[in-house]
Amino acid sequence: MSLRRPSAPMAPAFMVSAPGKVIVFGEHSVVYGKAAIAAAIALRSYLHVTTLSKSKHTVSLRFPDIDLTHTWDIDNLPWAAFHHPDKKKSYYSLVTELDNDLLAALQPHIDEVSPDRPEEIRKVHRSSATAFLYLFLSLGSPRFPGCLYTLRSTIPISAGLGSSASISVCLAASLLLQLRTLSGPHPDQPSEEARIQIERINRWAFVSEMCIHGNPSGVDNTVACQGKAVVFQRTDYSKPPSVRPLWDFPELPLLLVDTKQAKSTAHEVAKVGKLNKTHPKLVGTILDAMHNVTEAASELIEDKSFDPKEEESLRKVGELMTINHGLLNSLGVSHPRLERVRELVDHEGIGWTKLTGAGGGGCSITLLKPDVPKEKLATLESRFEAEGYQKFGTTLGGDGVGVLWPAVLKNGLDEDDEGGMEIDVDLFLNAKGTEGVEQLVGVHGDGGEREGWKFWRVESE
Ligand SMILES: Nc1ncnc2c1ncn2[C@@H]1O[C@H](COP(=O)(O)OP(=O)(O)O)[C@@H](O)[C@H]1O
Ligand SMILES: C[C@@](O)(CCOP(=O)(O)O)CC(=O)O
Repeated sequence: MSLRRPSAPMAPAFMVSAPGKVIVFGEHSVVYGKAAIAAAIALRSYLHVTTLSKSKHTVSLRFPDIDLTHTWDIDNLPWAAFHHPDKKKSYYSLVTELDNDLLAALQPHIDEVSPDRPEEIRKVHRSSATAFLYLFLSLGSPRFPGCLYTLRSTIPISAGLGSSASISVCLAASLLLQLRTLSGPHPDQPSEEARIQIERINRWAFVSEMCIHGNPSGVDNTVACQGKAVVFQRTDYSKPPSVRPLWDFPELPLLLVDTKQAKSTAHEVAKVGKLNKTHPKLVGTILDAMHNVTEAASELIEDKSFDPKEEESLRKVGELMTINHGLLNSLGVSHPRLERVRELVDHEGIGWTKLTGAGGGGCSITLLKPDVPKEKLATLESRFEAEGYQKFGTTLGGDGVGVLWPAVLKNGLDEDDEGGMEIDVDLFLNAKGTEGVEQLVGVHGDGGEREGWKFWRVESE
């Protein structure tokens, strides 16, 4: 048994944050060991952690985005099952499958969550609660201090932008920080040491992803952890994936459109799984073709002659996006609302569109041609609005997991003279909408990075 003592009672409140992502090439095929290219986006989740006084030995979740509030008594949780010598994991373990006995031990504690809510809401609550408890019991101990975990995200949920991976990274990072198993982040940290910390968080974020959607490839949590853009491939699930950062990922002119048609990643992934079982040869060929598309795209993007401002360069990448979308459509994961986006963009002739993420609804990305006439873009945008789509402006390739320890920020207010503004739970909960969250605690202030937030940086070659 570890002699490590849990953090002192009343340790300061702190925050962690992780980005969402877009998959530019290779969703679904990545689940079958093929390569994918994904990039972090500026939309992020923020988790605030408060340690309670010694007298309160409870752990509470407050996840207002999904309207979930729940408290468990730490002493009543199934520690014996998770700490059985055959089951006990360490903070650096590589867990690639969920344990059915442990899931069964959790079940009564999951069943007590939101008993009076409709089934579709309970399903969402159960996923998030299972992810949290599985990590809490795997990593923690009955001596863990009472805590309150408050989470808010600016990423639309179930829209294909990796909301689940982003919250998974926040949960894993916060627990590992509380256990003092991570060093840094600090500005002078050697790149290799930073990489180890990120890898540690990523392993447990993957476990949380398994709780939320069953059979994840790990690409979403990897990008949410390390940020920037990567070529990701996992050929052997018992080993860590191969992750190649794309340091010079170009500033592609992308239009991100949310169909507002919610989907379930678990459902779409299972649908492809079923098709693959029924038509293994055909689906195998499609998955191989998707791999070739990703490879061709990474070669193009990494080529020295690639210029994101030049039509010829963009056209080649755009054509690959069109092919990738066609292949995804043939697997049955598009949706009429996604096809409508394509129709509208193609009608104006201003770019190349594909679905991003699991499909079945969710978001699409359009690579815009250079010098698109303003009027054409305006016509398109008003059509989107009229038909209930939401357009996002976002930048690709931002920072990965970040830490604000303690939860104090300089906000250009009087408090800055006394060291900054303390972010307490009420302040965080009362921030208005996603803009309010960004204004209050966002990792980016008006211009660039905000003082206080720190990141593990695995810098360029
Ligand atoms: N802000 C949030 N608060 C609580 N749980 C969340 C939040 N965002 C995502 N989740 C969890 O992740 C699930 C969505 O995951 P998924 O279907 O993979 O969609 P996405 O494409 O957005 O990752 C939700 O059902 C919920 O369990
Ligand atoms: C379909 C898939 O490739 C991406 C899913 O992304 P999202 O959950 O829709 O953001 C699944 C996975 O990689 O785990």
